[in-house]
Amino acid sequence: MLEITDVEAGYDRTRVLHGVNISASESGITAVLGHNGAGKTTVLRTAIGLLRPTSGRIRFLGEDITHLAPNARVARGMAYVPQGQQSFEQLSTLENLQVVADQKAAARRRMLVDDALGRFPALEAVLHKKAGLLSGGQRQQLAIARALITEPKLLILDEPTEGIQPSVVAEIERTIVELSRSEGLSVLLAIQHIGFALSEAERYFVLASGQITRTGDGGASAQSDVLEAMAI
Ligand SMILES: Nc1ncnc2c1ncn2[C@@H]1O[C@H](COP(=O)(O)OP(=O)(O)OP(=O)(O)O)[C@@H](O)[C@H]1O
Repeated sequence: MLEITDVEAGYDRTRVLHGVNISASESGITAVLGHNGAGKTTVLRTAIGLLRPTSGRIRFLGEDITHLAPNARVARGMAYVPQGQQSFEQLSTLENLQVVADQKAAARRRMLVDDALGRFPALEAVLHKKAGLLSGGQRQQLAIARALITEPKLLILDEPTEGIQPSVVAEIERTIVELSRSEGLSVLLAIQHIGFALSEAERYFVLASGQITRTGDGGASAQSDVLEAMAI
């Protein structure tokens, strides 16, 4: 579904990614693992088009999207939830969802908002609260719910459980697994929590200093390889 091939990318004169190859299939979870500063966010920003690679190719559903703007990638079925639980802080939870739904046909807006809320029942209790007043976990759930309203085929999540209290982490992880298993959504996930990544991901890629140093199928047996690659 997504193929990142020989990508070099960075910021100004600093090259961060060095010949990165990552692919995500049509469903299931693909995990991008690595320590702080390894380049995980840079990979995801390049995938959604917020950063342009200086060389290499990105294909989505067979189409070369290397030079497409982020909004054109979203229109083709990619959604990106950046690190940090961002939303419109002055708008309520419901308004945050409606703003995204307003981009869709009027007849479908209500259904899309209801479906997204159905994924995160905890948001029902804070529907009319300003997003800026929500907890970190609620804001993260809202950010993912907003992305779902765009009806993505590929959901790109950057550290969705970082800094969030453990009980909510479990809820978010459960929803990510459900989306990938029962809804057939492909999820590209940058994450430091390798336990979840390896138990649920179909495939993993370890990044270190902007290079893929290990890749393989997920599952408990991958753990020692990943730990070695990450030198933990
Ligand atoms: N806007 C920027 N301008 C310049 N350098 C940046 C910028 N953002 C990231 N970098 C650098 O790029 C490298 C990779 O950062 P990146 O955020 O992609 O890593 P990461 O694996 O996502 O780390 P973390 O887990 O801490 O989010 C780091 O050396 C970082 O300092």
